Amino acid sequence: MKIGFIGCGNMAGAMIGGILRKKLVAPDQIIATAKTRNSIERAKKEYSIGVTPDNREAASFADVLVLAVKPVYMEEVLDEIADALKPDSIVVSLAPGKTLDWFAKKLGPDRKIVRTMPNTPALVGEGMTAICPNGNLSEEDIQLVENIFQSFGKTEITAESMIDVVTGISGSSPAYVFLFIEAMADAAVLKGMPRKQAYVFASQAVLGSAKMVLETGKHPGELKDMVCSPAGTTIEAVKVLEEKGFRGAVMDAVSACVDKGRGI
Ligand SMILES: NC(=O)C1=CN([C@@H]2O[C@H](COP(=O)(O)OP(=O)(O)OC[C@H]3O[C@@H](n4cnc5c(N)ncnc54)[C@H](O)[C@@H]3O)[C@@H](O)[C@H]2O)C=CC1
Ligand SMILES: O=C(O)[C@@H]1CCC=N1
Repeated sequence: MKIGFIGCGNMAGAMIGGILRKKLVAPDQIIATAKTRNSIERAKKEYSIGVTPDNREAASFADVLVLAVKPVYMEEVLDEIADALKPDSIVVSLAPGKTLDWFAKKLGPDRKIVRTMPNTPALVGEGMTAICPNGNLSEEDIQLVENIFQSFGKTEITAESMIDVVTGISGSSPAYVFLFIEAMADAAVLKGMPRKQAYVFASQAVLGSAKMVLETGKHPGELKDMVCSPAGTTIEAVKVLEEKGFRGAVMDAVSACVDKGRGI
């Protein structure tokens, strides 16, 4: 299987790193396109994959072609590559806002198209991806796409109507979590802890808490209650977070993200 990436930025880089880490395919089975001489050299050096400035070359190489450019560039990319695609290849989009119908109009009604919403933890094998195939993919095609995304994390097949919600809680949420980790570490630094150590404590606590939700199957509220001793330290912090509208702020933030995705 040959995998192509149009664009080799943050998300493609995380996916390529994850695929190679898992050895799903050899580096020479992957090609990515980059615009500038610097980014071409950087991608070659970092991943030892094929890198070219020519999007049509990647399109004619790939059995699965991942469109890893921002939505605003999608139309010009499709205009450029449409007649260079392999006849039976699968086109995978990472872009919010661009619907399966929109792609079918650009690439024809028979093209195999998959909308996805991955996230950057793919880089460390802990990605989460929503996969939304159109009706032209066989079960085997869908399995192939799942295999790619499962090489660097978990996947869920979702309805297209849910994909913007996935962006809100998964595609974009690593940014909110990094903000949370940074803020906790800032507080620890304020209280005298060296910054490097503060990142270890804050990040490991987030990692472990997420694992508890996934592995125990317990309600997050129950897990929170297990940490809050009566008249203890934790409930003091929880009270401050509630007073400052932490949950409402998170809900508003996720909603704003979903709405933005729907409006692109
Ligand atoms: N960064 C993230 O956490 C996530 C990003 N996405 C989606 O993935 C897509 C890519 O996002 P990022 O990697 O973050 O963006 P990015 O800006 O880091 O990378 C995009 C790359 O595409 C290149 N590019 C632009 N026009 C091009 C063209 N015509 N031909 C070839 N290359 C071109 C740019 O030079 C850049 O290197 C977007 O649609 C984004 O919404 C989805 C989930 C998570
Ligand atoms: O910010 C963005 O538009 C992309 C989509 C999901 C994460 N990053």
